[in-house]
Amino acid sequence: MQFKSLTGYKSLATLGWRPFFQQQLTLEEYSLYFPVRVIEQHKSMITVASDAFVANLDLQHSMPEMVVGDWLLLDRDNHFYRLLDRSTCFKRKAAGSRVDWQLISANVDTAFIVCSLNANFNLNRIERYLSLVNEAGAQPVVVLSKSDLNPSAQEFASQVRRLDNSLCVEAVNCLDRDSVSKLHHWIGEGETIVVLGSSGVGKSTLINSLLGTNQQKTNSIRKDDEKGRHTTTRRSLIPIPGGGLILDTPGMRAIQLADCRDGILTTFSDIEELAARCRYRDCQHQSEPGCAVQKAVEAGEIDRRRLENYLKLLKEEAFNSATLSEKRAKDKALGKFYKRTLTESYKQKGR
Ligand SMILES: Nc1nc2c(ncn2[C@@H]2O[C@H](COP(=O)(O)OP(=O)(O)OP(=O)(O)O)[C@@H](O)[C@H]2O)c(=O)[nH]1
Ligand SMILES: [Zn+2]
Repeated sequence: MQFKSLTGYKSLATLGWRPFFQQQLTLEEYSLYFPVRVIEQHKSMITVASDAFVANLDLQHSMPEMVVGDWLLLDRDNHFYRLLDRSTCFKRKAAGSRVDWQLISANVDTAFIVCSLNANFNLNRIERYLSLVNEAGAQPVVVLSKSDLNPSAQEFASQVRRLDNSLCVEAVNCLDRDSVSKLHHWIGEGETIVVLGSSGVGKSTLINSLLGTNQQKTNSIRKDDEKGRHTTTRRSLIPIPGGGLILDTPGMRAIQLADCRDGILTTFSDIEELAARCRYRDCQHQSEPGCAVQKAVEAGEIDRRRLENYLKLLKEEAFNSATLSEKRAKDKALGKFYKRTLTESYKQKGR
């Protein structure tokens, strides 16, 4: 382990430590080990922070998979002891890899779903992001950006609120720090937030406004101790002045829908409740007799657009997940094949 510097975190609480994690420690662990949080991730090491130091920890095969945002325990010699359970977890389908799932981040409290108030405003896309955030278990807040460019910003905000009465929605001008300050309501001390949304909606601009003048840039420049050269990697867990932390990794920006069924069902709980009243248990809510969902659409209680998006997201999710299970089955079969070939070749060699 290499120590890098003292941290700017005043206490573990400012780094996101809370009862959920504390409760996982036995009395013995409490006295013998101390918690650190993963703030950066590299190929063969992670950077961890406590209230007293920031350090690099080399990854070993014996360690579980860890990701930015994770909490783990170290012993007095700064050796890895164990990973703590996650309160929330974002993951994605790994492209072209043997491993199906890639963890993207852990222990995120709130996700700002950014959608711009221009021609790109799209309720379907908001529902898609809501499904991802609900699946991860984080609290969603819809941030409608570029409010300065749209005189009907509040009207659009109302449209989003109609998706779900309990949804938090704010219209902001990401370029204006005063406007962005209304989001501080969701960024209390130690709260970990992520910023999601399509390209160009204003995520970087929003992050910079939350952090103050180009703080992100300043933070990103650090010395690579190991190789003795300077690199400019973006820090993944960045403290926000006034409290809270932004978790920003490239992976968060390319997140897609797979194995997300529960998240979709939570996002569309209104449709789910109605579906329980359909005549047929396997009702597809198309043109079946006695469909309570179609009835609600005809009565104007549910938007047809919303129903169609719900069905589309479920279909897409089922397709992605099926591909995953097929891949898993194939991997298993391939493993068996290798084993059999190996056994046969041993036999032939007379071993
Ligand atoms: N007028 C106005 N312009 C904005 C606002 N937010 C972002 N912009 C502008 O929109 C453009 C894109 O903003 P970015 O912050 O780079 O968008 P992004 O979501 O980070 O984009 P990617 O990095 O591609 O994912 C920039 O030119 C910003 O200055 C806003 O609230 N109002
Ligand atoms: Zn139905």
